[in-house]
Amino acid sequence: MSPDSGRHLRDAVATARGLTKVYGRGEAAVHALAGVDIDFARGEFTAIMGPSGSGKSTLMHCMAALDTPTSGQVVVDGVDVSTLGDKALTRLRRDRIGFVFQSFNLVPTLSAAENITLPMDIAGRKVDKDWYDTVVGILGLGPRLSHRPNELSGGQQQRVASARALVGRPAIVFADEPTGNLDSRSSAEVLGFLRRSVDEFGQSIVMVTHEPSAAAYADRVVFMADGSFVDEMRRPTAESVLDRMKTMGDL
Ligand SMILES: Nc1ncnc2c1ncn2[C@@H]1O[C@H](COP(=O)(O)OP(=O)(O)OP(=O)(O)O)[C@@H](O)[C@H]1O
Repeated sequence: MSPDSGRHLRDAVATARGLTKVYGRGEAAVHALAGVDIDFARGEFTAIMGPSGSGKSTLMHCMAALDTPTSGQVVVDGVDVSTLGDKALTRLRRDRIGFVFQSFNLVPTLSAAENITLPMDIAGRKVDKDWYDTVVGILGLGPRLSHRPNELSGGQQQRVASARALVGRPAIVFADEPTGNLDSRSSAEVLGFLRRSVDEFGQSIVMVTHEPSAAAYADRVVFMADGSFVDEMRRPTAESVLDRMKTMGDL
């Protein structure tokens, strides 16, 4: 546990306790998560880093209720995820969690505007027009709203995906390598937006990344190795993260 986990515990937006995930059985069993205890603070931007296969995506998918842990507890926005049935899980994912994926995951037949409001439209929730305009404005998507994804650059598509994640005002946004397919300029735009959403609107964000320059946008970087949470760093810089990764044998 981290020294300041007491503070996190009080205002944590998501927590894991004793989280394990085992794939396969017997000799072929892979312990992707080997008992993780972690808190993600509300209103904070956290990056998850670690060597390939260390369990980053598995942790995020279990916390985001996209995957079921083998054992342990996940609480998101005060809700114990393991107690929920399928319908309640769908509602939790839809209403309280925003997602940004490496591959954008936009619906190709819908315009940018329709993609942004799709989760809320499906949920029958009213879109807050002022907030929608704010998000679209910050992301510079105004002139592109009628375009389909194949008429947009990768960076623009990821900005649409970011707007979709934020427009429903979720309790937490989980981003899985959101800049993995982007050039450095588009990466900076998307990461700058995520940062701004934390600073100006109190959004909570957890992002898996391999890139020290991306992790440097976060308030806190947590490091995983072999399915466990092994270290953390506050106020990271690209250099300090790179130095830490070198000691983990990631390069
Ligand atoms: N569906 C699955 N079936 C079997 N093993 C899996 C499955 N998904 C993940 N694993 C294994 O679990 C471990 C953790 O995988 P995970 O994808 O969480 O790591 P990661 O840190 O996100 O890796 P990367 O940085 O390469 O994306 C790895 O050993 C992986 O091979």
